[in-house]
Amino acid sequence: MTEELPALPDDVLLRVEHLTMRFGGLTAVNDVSFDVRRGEITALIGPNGAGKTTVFNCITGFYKPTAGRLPLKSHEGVLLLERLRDHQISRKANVARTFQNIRLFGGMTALENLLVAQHEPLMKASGLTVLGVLGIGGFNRAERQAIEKAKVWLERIGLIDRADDPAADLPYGDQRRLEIARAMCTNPVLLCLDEPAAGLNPRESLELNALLRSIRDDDGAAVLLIEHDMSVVMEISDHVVVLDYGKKISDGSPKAVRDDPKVIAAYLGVEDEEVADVEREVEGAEAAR
Ligand SMILES: Nc1ncnc2c1ncn2[C@@H]1O[C@H](COP(=O)(O)OP(=O)(O)OP(=O)(O)O)[C@@H](O)[C@H]1O
Repeated sequence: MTEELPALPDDVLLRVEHLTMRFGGLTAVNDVSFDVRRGEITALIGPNGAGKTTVFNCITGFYKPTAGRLPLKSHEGVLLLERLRDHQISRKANVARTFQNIRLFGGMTALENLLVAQHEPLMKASGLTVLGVLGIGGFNRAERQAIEKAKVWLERIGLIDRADDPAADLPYGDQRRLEIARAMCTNPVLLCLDEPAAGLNPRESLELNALLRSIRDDDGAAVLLIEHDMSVVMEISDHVVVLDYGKKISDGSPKAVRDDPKVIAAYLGVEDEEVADVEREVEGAEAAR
């Protein structure tokens, strides 16, 4: 029996529906629901251990959720991510991700890193190597297109002059942007970034913000990011989801979330029963403004 796939509103790309993930007796994510919309940057924030990475790992197929559904509109139509194996999540569902630590191929050039990301269409065009070796079929054209696309991305991230340098020789901020460009070379509908601003200096942070905005505005991909740097979150997010102890405690615009007493209490490490006190303090401070 085939289950009917959920109809998602036009602007919703991914719906996280009642997501729960347990590790033995520990509930790392507890009945969390939120939407990731097209044309938006959604930030997932929360104190250490709140469950952010676990949500990411469920969306990107590293974990099978204990419960919940993850319908996503891929290039092929709506798919349930929790039903896919991790490699299908990038290929079929068109979800790309980066990690907290940079995972470029350090010995390969910047250009080669962007070509590796296009391995799949190149392999198809090669007729699984034989025709490719002979230069028959669409392989040469596909290869030219792949190089062209890689160059467009190197221009966009300001690294065209360093196309032939090994990725490991690039400054840290450039490596971060190259990693994002590599993810974008797979034509994702959803780009998931785990702490993209970690370790960046202020100039690199501005370059990252500009890149993420251009991905949102020019490529039509939705961006979902985990970020600890609140200045980045407030600056570039359209939508913020806050987790604390595995539960969603707030969901809205950056301003609404920043002023939410539950969020302030979570970051201050205040117990649940003290939230009302924080609420009164926030209201008092707002009235005094
Ligand atoms: N594979 C695992 N096995 C057991 N427990 C896990 C596993 N992964 C995460 N956890 C636990 O789940 C909880 C949530 O962890 P998670 O890494 O998702 O939080 P986080 O919000 O990403 O934290 P941080 O900001 O510190 O990265 C933590 O208590 C963590 O110890």
